[in-house]
Amino acid sequence: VQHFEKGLVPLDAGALNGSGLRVLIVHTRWNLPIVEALLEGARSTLTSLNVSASDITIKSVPGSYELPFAAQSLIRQSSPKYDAVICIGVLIKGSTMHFEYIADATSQGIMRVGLDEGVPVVFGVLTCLTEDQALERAALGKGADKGHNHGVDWGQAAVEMALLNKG
Ligand SMILES: O=Nc1c(NC[C@H](O)[C@H](O)[C@H](O)CO)[nH]c(=O)[nH]c1=O
Repeated sequence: VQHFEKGLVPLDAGALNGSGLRVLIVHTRWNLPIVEALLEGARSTLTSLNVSASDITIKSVPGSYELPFAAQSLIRQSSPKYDAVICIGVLIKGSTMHFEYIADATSQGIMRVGLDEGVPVVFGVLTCLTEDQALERAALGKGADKGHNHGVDWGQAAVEMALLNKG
């Protein structure tokens, strides 16, 4: 029995004015249809928060394990620095321990890049035990309830943290 509203409680959109912010989105090419839905959720949310399309840079990498390095490398190449980075990937548990090792390394790596580079890096990696779990978190669910596109939450988080970091 659920006693409270789960999930993110967003700030009201008026509080998040992303005008002038420069945002990088790095996404993987594993489980691409799901990644592309998450990417579109994040991108359209940034736009709805007044981040201009020309200030959104989108790059791809092979898989989730590459996200931390790509985020760090692209932050260091950017001038002026990106105001926020969103890393998007989809890990789906297979029959080995590979999933656990990548998920742990990727989450630790993404956190470290943000802290080391002083740029908010949003953790947009789904770590799912089944394909259906991933589909539902990209609003591609097969049931009547398609689910919720977490890319939207990540776009909001990127703007909120970029503004926090600007002071
Ligand atoms: O194994 N499954 C997955 C995966 N493996 C590849 C890994 O991220 C990396 O690209 C290679 O190990 C090369 O470094 N990457 C994902 O994004 N999702 C998966 O579900």
